[in-house]
Amino acid sequence: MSLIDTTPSTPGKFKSEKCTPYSAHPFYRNLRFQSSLLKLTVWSSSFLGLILLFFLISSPPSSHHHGRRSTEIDVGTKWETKVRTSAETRARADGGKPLRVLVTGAAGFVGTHVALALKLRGDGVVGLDSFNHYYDPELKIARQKFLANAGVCVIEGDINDEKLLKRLFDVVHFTHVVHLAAQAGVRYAMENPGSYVKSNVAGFVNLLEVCKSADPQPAIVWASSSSVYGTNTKVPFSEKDRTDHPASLYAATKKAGEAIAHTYNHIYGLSITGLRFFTVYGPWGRPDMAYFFFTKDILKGKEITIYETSRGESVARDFTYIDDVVKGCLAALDTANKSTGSGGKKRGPAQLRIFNLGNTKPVPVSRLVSILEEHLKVNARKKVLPLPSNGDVEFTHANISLAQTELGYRPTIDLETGMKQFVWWYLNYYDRSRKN
Ligand SMILES: O=C(O)[C@H]1O[C@H](OP(=O)(O)OP(=O)(O)OC[C@H]2O[C@@H](n3ccc(=O)[nH]c3=O)[C@H](O)[C@@H]2O)[C@H](O)[C@@H](O)[C@H]1O
Repeated sequence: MSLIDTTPSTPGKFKSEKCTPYSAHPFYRNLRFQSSLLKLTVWSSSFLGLILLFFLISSPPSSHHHGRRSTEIDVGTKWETKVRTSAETRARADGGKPLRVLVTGAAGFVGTHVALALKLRGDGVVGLDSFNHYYDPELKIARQKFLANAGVCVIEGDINDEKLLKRLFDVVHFTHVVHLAAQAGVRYAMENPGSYVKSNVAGFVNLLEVCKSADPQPAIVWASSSSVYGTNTKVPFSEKDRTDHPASLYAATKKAGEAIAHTYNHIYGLSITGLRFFTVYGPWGRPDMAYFFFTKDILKGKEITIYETSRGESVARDFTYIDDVVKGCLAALDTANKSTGSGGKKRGPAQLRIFNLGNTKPVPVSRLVSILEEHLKVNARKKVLPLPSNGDVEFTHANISLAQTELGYRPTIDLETGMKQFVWWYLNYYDRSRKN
């Protein structure tokens, strides 16, 4: 069912054999027909008998559960073995109790880093990713291979696929879910609004439905976004601020996700932590993000566009390095309380949290470009344009005091250092891809 599975899903084409001339004669045709009929009767009776015998032997009476195959019959299948092996835990060096985590969006940028960090410290990790074509799927496949080398299996599948999710929960009793699968990107929402509703709203609800019925219910940590602050002008953005005026459909679907999380926490006792990421960047990053395609275009000598505000200033972002965000994600997992429900019913109040994961040092996009020029040793061809009405906001700036207190979150990487790491990775990755 996945990239891992190499069996073709469509049958091959067969050439039909040509008839010999004598067999076309009516006499021979009649003779052949009678003897074929006899053979057919004998063969079909034996065949039916065999099928009946096979069913009698292979179907134990209680092997079906809610229309799904139970785990007993699936044990030993190649797929299940892969999932189970990936979910195996080791003693953690930090002495913590190893978790069994389902990471959705595991072949994505943040997902890859989080899955790897969990696996390296001893947690059991299973990845899930749809490998969609929003950006170069080759990069996602490369991340999948990278994770496979570390012992993390990334299953290809959609978060909207309820049957698949249930099967995963049947095979592994996940203690936690890190939900990072999403339709990302602010500007693309104007091109393909439906994909945001499908992934960020319908997909999230589907995942929560499965989590709510799982036994035990997992604790959930998921990716919200700095974009929920929308057109806020009060800085830095605090979790206490209003988030009811999103500037893009992307932001609106992330805000909807926060409301949906509240509902599932309230009704079903799911422990849910939302993390508002602030423009996360770094090695293995997303090609649709400005720092990534600026790098590509600068190297090609192609002109890049820098947006400026109505006051003539460059737009600014609280760029946050991936390693800092990963630490925040792991801390959110480690401090998450257990969900309180079981059998789809709430048994008591459960934890519901939301944290900003930013860097608290906004940098103008014009400065980002200068940093890239320094690291790439190439001058960019720049054009400055007023910020179009495309869902982008003028600036972001995180107040991280809540994450500092509750999660011990302390970002340490500035944009110069982080971009150096990114450029190093970018040059190596694309140089190697070219050679291959
Ligand atoms: O924090 C988030 O929650 C989001 O972060 C990211 O969104 P953004 O902060 O908008 O990042 P990104 O597109 O890299 O644009 C960066 C800056 O470059 C400016 N920008 C962009 C394009 C361009 O041609 N010129 C330009 O100046 C642009 O105006 C902006 O000021 C994620 O993509 C998103 O999925 C979500 O996670």
